[in-house]
Amino acid sequence: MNDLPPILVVDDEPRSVEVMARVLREEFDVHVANGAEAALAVLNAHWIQAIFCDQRMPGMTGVKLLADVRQRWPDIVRIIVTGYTDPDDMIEAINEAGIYQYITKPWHPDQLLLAARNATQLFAMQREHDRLSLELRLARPAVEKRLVRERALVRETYHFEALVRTQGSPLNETCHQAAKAATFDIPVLIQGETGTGKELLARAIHYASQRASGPFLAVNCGAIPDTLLESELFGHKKGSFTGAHANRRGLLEEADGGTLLLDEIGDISPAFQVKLLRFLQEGEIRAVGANESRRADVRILSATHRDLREEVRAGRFREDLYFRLAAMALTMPPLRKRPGDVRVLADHLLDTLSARHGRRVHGFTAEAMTCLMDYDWPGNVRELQNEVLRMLVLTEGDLLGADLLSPGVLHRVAGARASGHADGEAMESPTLSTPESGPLQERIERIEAQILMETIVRCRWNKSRAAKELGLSRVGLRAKLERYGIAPDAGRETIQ
Ligand SMILES: Nc1ncnc2c1ncn2[C@@H]1O[C@H](COP(=O)(O)OP(=O)(O)OP(=O)(O)O)[C@@H](O)[C@H]1O
Repeated sequence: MNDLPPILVVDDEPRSVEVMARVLREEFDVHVANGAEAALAVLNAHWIQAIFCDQRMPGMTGVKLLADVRQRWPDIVRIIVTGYTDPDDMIEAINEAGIYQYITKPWHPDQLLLAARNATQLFAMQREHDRLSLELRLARPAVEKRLVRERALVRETYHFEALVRTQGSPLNETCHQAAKAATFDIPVLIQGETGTGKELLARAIHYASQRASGPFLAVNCGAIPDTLLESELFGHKKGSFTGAHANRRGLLEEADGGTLLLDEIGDISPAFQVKLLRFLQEGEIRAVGANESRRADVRILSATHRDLREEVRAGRFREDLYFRLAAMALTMPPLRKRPGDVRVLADHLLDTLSARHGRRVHGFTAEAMTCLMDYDWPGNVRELQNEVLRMLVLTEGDLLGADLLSPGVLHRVAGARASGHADGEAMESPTLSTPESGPLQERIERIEAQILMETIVRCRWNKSRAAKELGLSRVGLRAKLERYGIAPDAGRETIQ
């Protein structure tokens, strides 16, 4: 028993067998047999990878033997060794016995060794292939189960409750209307500033609709020039323009049976508005360069940061297209119009981001939360998400403090507080917001922290003035500031 690949050499001439075996023994575990019967006995007793067989043997010929081997041990690689090179014999051998190679006598030792190496490699590759196929077959139910789980997770992720908000949030009304629209197969237009969650709402509509098991696709119409947008939506034929190397299906066809979100619809050119209108009227898609049209069953949702009615009034957007897209129009309120949502959103985003990045962080200091709530969030939830991520990246402790906020946020908060919100446009949110949930003591403490923060910033970190205003001693004020983690001196440096 050795580790060399086992092969069998068969010939009715003992001397031929011995000469071949001598050459091959250096690299292979060589078994020998004089004649077909002896060969079958070896094959029954040993695990063999390749067989070298003389063609002309008394009794059973080499081809007959190899045809039998093919039936009983199909993975053994079969090679014929012969002194005759009749093409008909060769063809018969290949057809009948599935011969891998034909070696003619007199052979060269290198030729024999090379054939044996190739044959045993082929055997190993076949084995590996069989093993992988089996693994795949066994794994398929698990893969299918995982797909079902993932699909369920997607549905769980994109539902209306995934839009985090408080009970009194104006976003509730939008979600309420969207949930109603979801069950009607109608086009819905979602308007709102950037980062307010328009795409999240569109996904929630799709997964709450009868099309939930179909695809949800989205395209940003604002980012693509007309010609590319046409090919992206409608597809193209090979050669219809430079770079069209192959036929390509458009998103409208890919989304068949599902939903397509046309994001930034307010940015499409007048020429493209006409093309889109034609599709919405006729439900037919014609790929760029194609002669024939196809039908696609797609629900169209669209979104824009513009006021599309205003665009219609200004003559920049076709009114007929507007009505095709907006069977129902929804508006996402900006974050500054729902300051009560900032706390729950910040906590939610921190939970999600810290889990995703494997960081254990307990929350925000009162001072940091007050700043987050006092900022006006022109980039809405996306900006808040980025800010929380930044704080998470920078922190070394398990509480996120105000010192981790980006200078832009701190500057605007401090500026607005110092000017008593003179620039009302920038800071519409009230300075104080009532915590919506939690035990009474905790809520009182959060309000106390907000009052302290608001006063100390307005007094430009002058503790005597702030203490006087709040009816506290300087020592009492300092104790409270320390308790809530409000560090006026550190904050002052950052803020100014
Ligand atoms: N209410 C919310 N609750 C939780 N996450 C939200 C909420 N609103 C928005 N987000 C998150 O904020 C990010 C921006 O949301 P989304 O892309 O849906 O905004 P958008 O209005 O479509 O932005 P844009 O106009 O720039 O395309 C996403 O990561 C989204 O998951």
